[in-house]
Amino acid sequence: MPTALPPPAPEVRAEAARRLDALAKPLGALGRLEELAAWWSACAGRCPADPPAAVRAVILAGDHGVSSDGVSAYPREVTAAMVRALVGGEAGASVLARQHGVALRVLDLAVDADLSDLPGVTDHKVRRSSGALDREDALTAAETATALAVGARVATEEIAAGADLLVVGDLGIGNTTPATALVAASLGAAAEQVVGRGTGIDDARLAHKTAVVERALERARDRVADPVQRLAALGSADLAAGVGLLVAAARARVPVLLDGIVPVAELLVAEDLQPGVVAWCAAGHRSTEPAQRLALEKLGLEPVLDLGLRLGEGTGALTALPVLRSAALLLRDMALLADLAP
Ligand SMILES: Cc1cc2ncn([C@H]3O[C@H](COP(=O)(O)O)[C@@H](O)[C@H]3O)c2cc1C
Ligand SMILES: O=C(O)c1cccnc1
Repeated sequence: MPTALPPPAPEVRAEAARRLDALAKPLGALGRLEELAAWWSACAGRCPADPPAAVRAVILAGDHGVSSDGVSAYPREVTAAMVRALVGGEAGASVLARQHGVALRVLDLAVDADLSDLPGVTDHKVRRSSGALDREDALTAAETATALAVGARVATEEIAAGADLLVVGDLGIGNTTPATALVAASLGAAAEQVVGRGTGIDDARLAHKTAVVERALERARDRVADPVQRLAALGSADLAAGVGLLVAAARARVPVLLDGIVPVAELLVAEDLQPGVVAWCAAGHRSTEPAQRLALEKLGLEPVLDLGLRLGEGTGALTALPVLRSAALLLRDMALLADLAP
């Protein structure tokens, strides 16, 4: 087990807590904004810190073998169509990224279509569609290593481009199945405790999806203790890239605002691979997926928003971004109570 990463500057966090107590307001009156402001300040290493300005979102796209098997309410072809919508500025995440001045980058890790000519998509295809995890491993060991390395490289590139905060989002029909399997394997939970309705499946599909996750967990049972083998058996190229991205961001001391079930599943694996990553992450929102709720609880993360979102693409994180910016601004710009004119 590698040694844990250093957390965001504890002395800055303590200074932020003291400043928050001294602001022109009753003690604790900014509620959760106070914790967020202190976290952001500690990550930035300064108190007070400027709010996140150079925010960059990376959407990891891929198809999944399980999507031909009735685990989603939508067909596999939607993935490629949504990649086009994302880079065309018309997807949910594109609208929010534009609203909040966030640079959006779409990466093709395993989409089952040729997108190499599509402007705005970075082609890092590891394979066309990851394996159907109830019958076969999602990835070979070599593919897992490649996807992890792609994620790490992309984090490094985004940080070199000036990112002071990263958002990681997901796109790929069927991706809540591997994400849920990873959460179950990481937490030792049963499939029926964690499987959710994803894009909105009915009861019959929910029972089928639960059976798929059960079979996958059974098939991989002897290998899931190791986080890399867990990813190979139960994950996907896009999920493995997300894990690599989260570890690299935390190692570079750049914080990440998390989204729904997919990035939170990635964080569970990332934390097993490199303890201490979680301290560099904030949870943007609580999704309706039971696996995401359970994972956030286990990770000790309290989400900023709880709006019943279940879209992915980074939309929950992007919706939470203005709240984080407000928290940082309040810490920086409010008067101190002691300085007010009597
Ligand atoms: C039009 C559309 C846009 C989306 N954007 C994100 N997702 C999200 O839903 C899918 C995962 O849910 P499941 O596992 O149930 O398939 C992924 O594509 C995810 O990114 C979308 C899904 C659809 C249909
Ligand atoms: O909760 C999520 O993050 C989610 C739910 C459905 C589809 N995609 C993502």
